[in-house]
Amino acid sequence: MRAVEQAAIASGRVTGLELMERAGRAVADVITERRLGTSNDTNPTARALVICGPGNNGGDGFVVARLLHIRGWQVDVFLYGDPDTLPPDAKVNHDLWSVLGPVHPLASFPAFCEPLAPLPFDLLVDAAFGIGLTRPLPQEFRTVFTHLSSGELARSCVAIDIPSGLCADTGTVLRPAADPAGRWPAAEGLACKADLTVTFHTAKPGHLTGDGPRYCGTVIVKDIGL
Ligand SMILES: NC(=O)C1=CN([C@@H]2O[C@H](COP(=O)(O)OP(=O)(O)OC[C@H]3O[C@@H](n4cnc5c(N)ncnc54)[C@H](OP(=O)(O)O)[C@@H]3O)[C@@H](O)[C@H]2O)[C@H](O)CC1
Ligand SMILES: [K+]
Repeated sequence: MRAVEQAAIASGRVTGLELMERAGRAVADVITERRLGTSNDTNPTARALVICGPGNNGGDGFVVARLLHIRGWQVDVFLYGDPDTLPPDAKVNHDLWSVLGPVHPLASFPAFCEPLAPLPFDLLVDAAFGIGLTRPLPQEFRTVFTHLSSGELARSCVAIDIPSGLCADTGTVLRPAADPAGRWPAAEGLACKADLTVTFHTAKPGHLTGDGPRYCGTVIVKDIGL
């Protein structure tokens, strides 16, 4: 996937930023088409929670946040990592989102959640990690994904590219050294359990093998012109 992306960028046919915009738009279009937000008289504004990571998967998340905001959603964005160390394309989209709303540090998530009624969000968008995950999720994400698994955070979840915590090559959940035998239950939030995964260009092995099917939910492959 990286080779395909780099070749397309190297050819000058497309830039990384354009690919990121297309990816984010593809995700936002799926959300709109499947009406994943319930805008009705009791809930006039659909609410989305976007969790961004430190890489380009997070960059996709900032694009989705901006597009959902423009489409009338109420969007809350959290970032794990320092905005100033985001890759260039992700930083551009971080800055574009920041004109529309705040970027909360993920560490502030528990305090943010405290006063909220149960099920405050229609949708959680998992933009933490994509194909660049190299080790088990940090604790901050496990807190979010544990709440998600217990159904007390959002009505549904869309993962961008691959559910975070899952290796895109093998479909296995990356488990901390403390749990080599994989005894910790899914509820430990070791990976994001999504209802829908939107991936780009082609499905990855991790969508189809190992824990993939259990964590990805429905997998939708979108063409981003690669
Ligand atoms: N032009 C493009 O490349 C496009 C990419 N798309 C999207 O981008 C992601 C792949 O982006 P990438 O930045 O390569 O990877 P991730 O976003 O998955 O994250 C990598 C960063 O995360 C750090 N990392 C990895 N594992 C952990 C962890 N367990 N805890 C903390 N941090 C972690 C990693 O740091 P390192 O220390 O490992 O270097 C990186 O900083 C792809 O999935 C798409 O969503 C667009 O969609 C299309 C264009
Ligand atoms: K993801």
